[in-house]
Amino acid sequence: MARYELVKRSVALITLTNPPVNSLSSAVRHGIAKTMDRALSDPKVTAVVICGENGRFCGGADIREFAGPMRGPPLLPLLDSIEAGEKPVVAAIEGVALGGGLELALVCHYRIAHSKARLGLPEVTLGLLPAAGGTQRLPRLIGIPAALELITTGRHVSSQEALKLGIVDQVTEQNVCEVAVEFALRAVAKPLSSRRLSALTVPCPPDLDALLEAVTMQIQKKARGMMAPLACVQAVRAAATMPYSQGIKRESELMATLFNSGQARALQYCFFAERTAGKWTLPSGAQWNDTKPREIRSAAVIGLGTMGRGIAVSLARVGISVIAVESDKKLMETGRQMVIGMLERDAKRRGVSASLNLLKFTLSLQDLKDVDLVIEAVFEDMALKKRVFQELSKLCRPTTLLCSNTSGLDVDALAGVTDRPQLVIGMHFFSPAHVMKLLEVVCGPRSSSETIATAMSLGKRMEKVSVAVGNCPGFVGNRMLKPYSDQATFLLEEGATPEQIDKVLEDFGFAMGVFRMSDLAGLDVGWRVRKESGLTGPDVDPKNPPRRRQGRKYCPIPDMVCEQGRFGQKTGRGWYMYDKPGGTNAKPDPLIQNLLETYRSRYGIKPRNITDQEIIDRCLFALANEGFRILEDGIAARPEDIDVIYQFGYGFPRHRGGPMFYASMVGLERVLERLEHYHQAHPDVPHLEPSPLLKKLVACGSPPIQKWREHIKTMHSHL
Ligand SMILES: CC(C)(COP(=O)(O)OP(=O)(O)OC[C@H]1O[C@@H](n2cnc3c(N)ncnc32)[C@H](O)[C@@H]1OP(=O)(O)O)[C@@H](O)C(=O)NCCC(=O)NCCSC(=O)C[C@@H](O)CCCCCCCCCCCCC(=O)O
Repeated sequence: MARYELVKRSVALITLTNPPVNSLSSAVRHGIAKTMDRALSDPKVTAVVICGENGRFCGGADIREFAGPMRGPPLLPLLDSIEAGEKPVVAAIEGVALGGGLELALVCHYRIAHSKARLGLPEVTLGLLPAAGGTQRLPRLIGIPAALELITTGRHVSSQEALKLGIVDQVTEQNVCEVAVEFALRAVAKPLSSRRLSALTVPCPPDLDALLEAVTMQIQKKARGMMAPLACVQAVRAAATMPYSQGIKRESELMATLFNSGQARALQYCFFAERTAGKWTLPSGAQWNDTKPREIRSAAVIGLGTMGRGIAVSLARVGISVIAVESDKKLMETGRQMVIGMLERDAKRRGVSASLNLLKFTLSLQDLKDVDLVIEAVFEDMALKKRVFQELSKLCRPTTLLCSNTSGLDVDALAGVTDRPQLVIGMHFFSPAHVMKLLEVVCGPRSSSETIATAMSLGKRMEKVSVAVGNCPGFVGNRMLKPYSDQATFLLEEGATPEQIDKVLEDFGFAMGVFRMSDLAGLDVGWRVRKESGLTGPDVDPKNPPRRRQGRKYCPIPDMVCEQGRFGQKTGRGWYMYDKPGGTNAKPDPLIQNLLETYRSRYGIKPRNITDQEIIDRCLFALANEGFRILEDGIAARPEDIDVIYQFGYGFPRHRGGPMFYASMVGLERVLERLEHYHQAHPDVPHLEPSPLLKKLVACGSPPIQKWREHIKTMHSHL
């Protein structure tokens, strides 16, 4: 796990060999200890260079090891002993030096980085802190403010920035190992005392308390409820105020509080879930690693509304030429200006030039005949979408992939009107599409494996987290949203207010509560869907009992809000009031309070005091319950996929893992018991009836989330 070579007769070259990222597993730590001992005890060796195999220095501690008891040589004393050694050690950093990888580099006496390398201490993103001396050495090297920023955010820096900050001594475009060996030979005669970071004093700013206070406040705002960033601040405070020997103890104590926490477990689960989500398999056996995606050079986007504009930007900024189609000259001109503006702002932010030359705007579908792929983003209306797909089928060359950005309509019905159902797939972006990271790739029963591979790989190219899902109304994300938001509106009937429910959900960690999110998305969208499904509007049978539709409980409050022209932020009124149409500052509106009171008294509902716990349990367990049904139906391949969708598409707090992980942490027995309780109280709410899979898992002793798949016997897998 660590290879030893003698080069240039006197330099020991130690290469970490643990693909793919040379993480510091127990075997690697053992290898480092053994090879360092050999280098330090061999009189021929005058200097040491440490590098990593396959162009990657080191991705840090082996995160998988954190799930079990820690074995092998502990990292911290191993690193301390490298720094204390009497021969100069040079880190040759290629690819990445992250977490424990950077901590290893920090105990080396010199650091040489390749120009394309990235460095950072991302432990905070895993619910941890850099506990192999990182919180004590980095502040000594680059000062408190810069170290604090890097450690509390986990941000990676380029080697150029690392050079500016003083993290590395030299950046090279040449072979970094060769440069490091030459560097090491020159370092042989030089004293090492000033190169041992633990022995340095920390350059402490005079306003330390004010700085730490400001960072703490920033964290409380941005990373609400998260423990690790606050622990990082405390560790850096220790670096500033204590000698190394005490600071390092404080670092270990703080790590111990984080290491077994639910937040660390959730964040580490998220790390692996995100990587697993890209790995799809079809019932035919075709899968992500044996299906070659098509190369996409040109694409078309149909419809330049909010979604179409964001999709066009996402494509153009990764070098794909885009033809954007609108039906009306005025709409096309507005769309053109907005897309160009968005692309320019995006390019400025990234420090690159805007690829405006890749954009073409047209009113004619005829212009699309030669593109590799089309993404339809017209109004959410099945008849209209079918007309577009029929037309595309006639116009585009037979190999063109036809994709729909529908947020819930039947992708297979669209495939059915074309001459190439195997090349039809859903690509469900989230608004704003150039910002939101999630892409649901909706695989119809006839979508070919090559089509799926192409959509998934295009998503990756656009820097999206792509998840393959099956085809059913609402797919995964929006299908689950219904039971969740239904519970929120039922709670309004029973006595809660929008601001109370939102506060509870936001305190739980959601980026936005359900009502603020609906105001942002626009309340009219759901209203139109409900009218089309016969749930509200003139087509509703007057014989329907109030507050019941289609044999189940129905809450008409959202319809009543829309009937008043309150469509959310865009109209300046919705569940909240805003300063102006388009405003974002949500304030509770007495008119909504009034509406709720009138409604309750009309139906003889006596408002009751609703606890925060009831809000969390009803909203989140209804959400997870639908997730279990989705797993049973084979619409999502694994719970991890659902959790990734909820984190990246719906603002579910990452440090809670996602709805399915949250259910597993609460305990499936408790989730089942609560759902049974609430279903008994509301028998006309089918979403509260515990799903058969949940019952089965509880009956099997509530296995860990990674084992749930073994209990799902889906006869009709859609994936
Ligand atoms: C490195 C990357 C940037 C590469 O990205 P890329 O896109 O190229 O590739 P992938 O992300 O797809 O990764 C490929 C493959 O590799 C797996 N992987 C990546 N990194 C790791 C890793 N660090 N460990 C394990 N596996 C890893 C990845 O899962 C993929 O495999 P898969 O099968 O899933 O396809 C990118 O991968 C990346 O960003 N990696 C993570 C980098 C990171 O976060 N590093 C920090 C790790 S944490 C750390 O280093 C901690 C240190 O500070 C050491 C601390 C000392 C520990 C002491 C423990 C004390 C315990 C005290 C407890 C006391 C309490 C008690 O009493 O119980």
